[in-house]
Amino acid sequence: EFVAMDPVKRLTSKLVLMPGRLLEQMPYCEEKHKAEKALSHVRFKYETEVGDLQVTIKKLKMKLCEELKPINQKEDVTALKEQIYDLSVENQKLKNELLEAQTNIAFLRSKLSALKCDYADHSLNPKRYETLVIFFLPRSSCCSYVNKGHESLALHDPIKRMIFTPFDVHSLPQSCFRSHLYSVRESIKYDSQMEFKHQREFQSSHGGQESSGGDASDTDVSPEATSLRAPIVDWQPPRCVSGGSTVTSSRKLIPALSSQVGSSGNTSAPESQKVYKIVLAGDAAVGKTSFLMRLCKNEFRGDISATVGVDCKMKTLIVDGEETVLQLWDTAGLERFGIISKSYFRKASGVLLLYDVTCERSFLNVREWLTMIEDASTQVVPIMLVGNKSDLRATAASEGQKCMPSHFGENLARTYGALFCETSAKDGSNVVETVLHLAREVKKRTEEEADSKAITILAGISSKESAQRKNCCNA
Ligand SMILES: Nc1nc2c(ncn2[C@@H]2O[C@H](COP(=O)(O)OP(=O)(O)OP(=O)(O)O)[C@@H](O)[C@H]2O)c(=O)[nH]1
Repeated sequence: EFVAMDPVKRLTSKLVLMPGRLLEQMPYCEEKHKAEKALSHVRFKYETEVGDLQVTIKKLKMKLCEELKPINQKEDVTALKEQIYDLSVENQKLKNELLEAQTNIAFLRSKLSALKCDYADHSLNPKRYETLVIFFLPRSSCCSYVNKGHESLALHDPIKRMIFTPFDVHSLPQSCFRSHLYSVRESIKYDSQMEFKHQREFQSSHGGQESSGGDASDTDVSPEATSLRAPIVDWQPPRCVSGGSTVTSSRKLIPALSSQVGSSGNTSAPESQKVYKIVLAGDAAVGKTSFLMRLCKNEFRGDISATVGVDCKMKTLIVDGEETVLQLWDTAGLERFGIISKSYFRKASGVLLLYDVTCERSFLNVREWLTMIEDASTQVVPIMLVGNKSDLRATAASEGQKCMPSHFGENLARTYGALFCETSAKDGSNVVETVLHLAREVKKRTEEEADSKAITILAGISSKESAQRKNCCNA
């Protein structure tokens, strides 16, 4: 019925019914309102409390974090310590490995330089030998090398021949020895004691005499007893070598030498003649080899190559009227402070320590060389500090290059109690004088040492004798 009514009627009837309904619903609404109020109050309270709790939780979290921090740090520190320990162990291990590798490298290097030296000897000596054989062929018809059908052996591999048949050398004619063919053989094994002994035996069997009247250039590698082969220079008053000659490849004698070489007719010297070992030291390219070449061959070459290993030459000089045999060892500057260089200072009678006056570095390194020589040698060794390449100073200075003035060298030498001299291997100035000065000092030192030893021995004997006499008296 209600549905069938038209909408206007329906609305009116609704409106008529409304107040009654409202009146019925009044208490319910109030209660609801109250409940809603209470609910919202509770909700507000709850929300506030939740908010407070959240703040407290946050605060607590922060506190916790702060308290946990040191614990974490401690853990970190221990972890880091462990890591550091592990790393240091590894580091030590690597260091040991590196040291081992470095030792191996040093060992291999020394082996390599020895091999290089051997190779250089082998490649040089056949040529030298061939020249010598050719030189002797027409002269000596009795040359056993040729006559015994060894031509091919002697010419193709003389070194091998000499090594494998060491006693064949006795069959060589005297002229060969006089002319230093013997020195080729010696140069192969000049370090060997046996070789030296054998050579001494040979010398004594040949009357202990050799002629040194030959060319000044024949002073190559040879052991101590070959002293007589070297040209002799007499040096009474010190004379200056004129700087006349420049680059020269021909064998020309310095005036100071030429007059004396002739006097080397007096070649007989007692077999027991002392040989003084002089070592040339200094940085690479300061002119050690050139110095030696000027001294022994009176030559200067501009295209000289770096020394490999070590080279040795003999030189006989007359110092204060006495024949003095010098064995001059040329070390490789590149091998600075290497094992090989050091070993040569061990039994040196004197040292020629060279630097280049036009190279500051070589001068600055002199101190290190001096320390090394001091460490390596068993006794106090006379040292001659040599400022070489003095001929270049003026040119180098004009080009703005820093050169070492003479007084620098003088002062340094004075500080270390060494002798000092400036030389030029190129023009030959002071080369002979320098060596003679050192030879003089070396001789003086050796004689003093021998005297002091003799005094000690005598003192020992006399004290023994007096003790014996005392015992005798007591008895
Ligand atoms: N102008 C001039 N040049 C020199 C002199 N001495 C050496 N030289 C040159 O310097 C260079 C090096 O000379 P070396 O004799 O090989 O030097 P070193 O000290 O033996 O060298 P290492 O064998 O490497 O130790 C060469 O080119 C020589 O020609 C000198 O007195 N004057």
